[in-house]
Amino acid sequence: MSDKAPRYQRILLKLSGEALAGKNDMGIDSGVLDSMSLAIAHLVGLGVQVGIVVGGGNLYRGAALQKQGLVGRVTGDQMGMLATVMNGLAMRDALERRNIKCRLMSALPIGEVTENYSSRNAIRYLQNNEVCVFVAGTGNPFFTTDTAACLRGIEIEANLILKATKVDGVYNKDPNTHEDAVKYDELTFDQVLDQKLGVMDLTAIALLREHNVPLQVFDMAKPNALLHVVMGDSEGTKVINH
Ligand SMILES: Nc1ncnc2c1ncn2[C@@H]1O[C@H](COP(=O)(O)OP(=O)(O)O)[C@@H](O)[C@H]1O
Ligand SMILES: O=c1ccn([C@@H]2O[C@H](COP(=O)(O)OP(=O)(O)O)[C@@H](O)[C@H]2O)c(=O)[nH]1
Repeated sequence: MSDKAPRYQRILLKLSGEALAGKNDMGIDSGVLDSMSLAIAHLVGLGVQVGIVVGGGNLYRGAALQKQGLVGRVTGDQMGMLATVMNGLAMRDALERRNIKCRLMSALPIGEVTENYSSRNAIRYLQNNEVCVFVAGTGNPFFTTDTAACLRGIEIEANLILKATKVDGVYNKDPNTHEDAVKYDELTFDQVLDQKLGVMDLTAIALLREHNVPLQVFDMAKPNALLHVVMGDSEGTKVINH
C-alpha cells in the first residue's frame, strides 16, 4: 500500500458475535480477537477514528432463547444485549493489550463495568484517538446490533458504516443457499429495501437511507479487507443513496 491517506476519517465498524467465535460454534476465539485488534490498531495508527459495535450472537440471541422455551422474548433480548457486553469487554482488553486507548460504552447502565453511552462523550473520545466500543445494542428489545451500529454511526457522525461479515458482499440472493447468486460491487439502499436483500436488517438500512450514510459490506476473514475499505480501495459491496 502506498502512502496515500485514508478515505474515511471516522468509521463505525460492526463486528458480529459469530465473527468473534471464529471456527467455533460459540464463545470467543482468542485468535480472532487478536487479528481483529491488530487490524483496528493499524487503522488507529493511520489516524482513523474508530467506533465499534459488537454483536452477541456467539453467546445468546433473544429470538432463539424464546424459541427454545427458555425465557420470553424481552428477557431473551436482554440476555442477548448482556452477551454483547461480554464480547465488548474482551474486545476492549484485546485493544488495550496493543496499547490502544479504548472506551467501553453501554446503552444499558452497568455500574463500574462500562460507562454509560453518550454521543457527546463518544465524539470527544474519538477526537482524542480513543477507540469506542459500543455495547448493549440500542438498549431496547426487538432490535439488532446491526440497527445499533447504524444508529451509533449516525450519532457519532461516522463517514462510513462497515459491516464485517461471513460473506464478501451483497448478492442478488443469499449466496449461502444459492450457488448462482451474483455479487454487487455497488447498489442503492432503495434496491436493498425493494429486493429485501438480507445482508442487514431492513430497519438498519432504512436508517442509513434516511440519514444518507454509506455502508460497506465485506468479508471479515479476508486479510487486509478492513484496511482496503478504509483506504477507499475496491472491496466487498458499497451501498449508497443514489
Ligand atoms: N442478498 C444477500 N447478500 C449477501 N448475504 C445475504 C443475502 N441474503 C442473506 N444473506 C446472508 O446474510 C448473512 C449475513 O448477515 P447476518 O447473519 O446478519 O450477519 P452477521 O451475523 O455477520 O451480522 C450472510 O451470511 C448471508 O448468508
Ligand atoms: O438493540 C438490540 C441489540 C441486540 N439485542 C439482542 O442481542 C442479541 C445479539 O445481537 P445480534 O443478534 O444483533 O448479534 P450478532 O448477530 O451481530 O452477533 C439479539 O439477538 C437480541 O436478542 C436487542 O435486544 N436489542
